[in-house]
Amino acid sequence: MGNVSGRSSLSRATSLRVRGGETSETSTRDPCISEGTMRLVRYYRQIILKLWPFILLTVGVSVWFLGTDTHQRRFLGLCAPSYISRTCRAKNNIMFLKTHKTAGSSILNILHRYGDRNSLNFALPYERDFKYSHYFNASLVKGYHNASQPPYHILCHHMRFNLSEVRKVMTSDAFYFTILRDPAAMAESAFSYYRLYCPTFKTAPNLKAFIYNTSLYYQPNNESHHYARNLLWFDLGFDPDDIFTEDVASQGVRAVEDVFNLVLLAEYFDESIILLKEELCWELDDIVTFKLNARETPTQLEPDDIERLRAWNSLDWYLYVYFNRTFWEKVERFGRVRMDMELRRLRERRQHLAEMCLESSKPLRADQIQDEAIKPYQPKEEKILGWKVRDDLRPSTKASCIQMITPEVQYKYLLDDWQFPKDAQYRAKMQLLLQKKSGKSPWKKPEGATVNKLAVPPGNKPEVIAGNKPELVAGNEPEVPPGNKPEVVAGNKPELVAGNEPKVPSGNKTEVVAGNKPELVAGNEPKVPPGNKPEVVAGNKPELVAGNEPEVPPGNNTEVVAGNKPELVAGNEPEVPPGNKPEVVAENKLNVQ
Ligand SMILES: Nc1ncnc2c1ncn2[C@@H]1O[C@H](COP(=O)(O)OS(=O)(=O)O)[C@@H](OP(=O)(O)O)[C@H]1O
Repeated sequence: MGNVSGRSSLSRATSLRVRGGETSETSTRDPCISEGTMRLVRYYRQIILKLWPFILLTVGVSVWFLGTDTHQRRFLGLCAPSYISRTCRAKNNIMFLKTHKTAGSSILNILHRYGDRNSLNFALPYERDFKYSHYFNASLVKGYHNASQPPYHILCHHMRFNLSEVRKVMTSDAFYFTILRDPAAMAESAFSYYRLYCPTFKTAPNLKAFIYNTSLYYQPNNESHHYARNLLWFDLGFDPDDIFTEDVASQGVRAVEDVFNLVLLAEYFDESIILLKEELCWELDDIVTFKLNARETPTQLEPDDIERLRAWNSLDWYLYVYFNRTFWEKVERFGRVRMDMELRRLRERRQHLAEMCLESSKPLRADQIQDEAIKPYQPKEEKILGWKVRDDLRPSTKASCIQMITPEVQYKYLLDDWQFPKDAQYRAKMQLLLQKKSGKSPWKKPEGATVNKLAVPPGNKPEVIAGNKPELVAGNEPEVPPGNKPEVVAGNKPELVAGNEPKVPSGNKTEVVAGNKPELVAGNEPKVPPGNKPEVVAGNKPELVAGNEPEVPPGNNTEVVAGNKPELVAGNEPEVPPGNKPEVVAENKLNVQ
């Protein structure tokens, strides 16, 4: 019989097998196939028929297994995490809002190193920050001309957040994250760090006096006032003097949640960076870091101080409580067991790197660090600790170790030199001039410290050779090269997070005093999960450190007038710590309403 349907004899036979049994198949057997072959086919068919439930099961389990992501597989403990090849792709487009006094310098070191190693293009400020405390503006990014140029990979230096402008320099799929800290601990840190730069803090005789009489010392119209109240809220682009209402606070929370993919917590730094690693699909070594920018002598707070500071910073406290909850929800989703395992790996790795890289297991005071390239910036009264690497390391190991301890300011200039080699030459010349004038020793790039130059960042042709020294004294860097001045238009009023500004009736700015606080405080503290969480706040002992003695008689807070600000003079140290420049021009004052 001819092949009426036009299909091949094999497919026809198959279709018959499906429909019927042995007989029909035999009757349609192709005469060209030998009896021996047919016996073999029958034999294997019988095996397949007997084994098919097992085969189906195996295929099903494999499909399910491959469909699960690495989280689940690790959580299920089917294999050790280090041996699992990751199915995700590393994210390279990153916006980090570096809030103040929240361990942001340690995060920045992670980002600097990652971007450096992968030759990513940073959206850098002309100087140390994006003219903080002004709102961020795209024109403040070095090399930015217009929105049609290729976006940057990483934007991470201090700024006051302004979403619409940030979007101009980042890709639409960029990963946004930020970090929060308990406002009580933050306030203690800010008080000592900004003591001499923030009039509110300066007029208070000491921290205790400030805590117990915040409204007496607080000067809402004075620049730098934001350091003294709701600093997180301010950095996120909101008005720190908003009156606390549930409505205002929850609108702020929603705005943050809409924009930021991840909100970290300084108190749970390790858990935070593990979540970050997961979200970014990075490796362990990308996120392992030493603690940077820590003070030598933090003041311990009493429980009552903590309560009062949280109440005073009620909007920040609301934010913190909310994102503390969502943080632990994320950890739960990540898996507690898995988190514990990752924490162990991270800490072991950090320990290993510390032993390999560091001269001492404890951070060092600045006077023990001679090399300006790795000495952390020292604000006037505060002592900031740093690290030194061992001398006996091979050059390549040493370079990696130095990257891990290079403070934010110096690393930023290394990156700048790489992205803008012409400016590096200019800066080097200026530096020589300044050095002659001031007699100061120049900042030398440490031996082995180098920016990795694996590829040319988009739009830049770096010619920086390893060992090429950008001789900058930290804190003494020259102004922006001529012709590169960013334009900040007078009266420029960027929005808060687009479309989500907390609404506060204008002129209705009353104070939230101790006792008048959001219902979050008593009995509603942020959740601390079971296990090994270092509790930040409770149980701290009272004590004010030496150095907090009154400088100004209590109540004498009239001598600090608006516009009375420290000046940056070439050749002198800046009066304001990194990321916090006092030179806010009168016409560019914040338009906070
Ligand atoms: N890894 C890690 N874990 C926990 N805490 C850490 C970490 N790294 C830095 N810190 C603490 O963060 C404070 C400094 O914050 P920043 O670096 O954001 O400060 S700055 O705004 O850039 O000046 C500073 O807090 P204080 O010492 O209380 O001032 C640091 O000790």
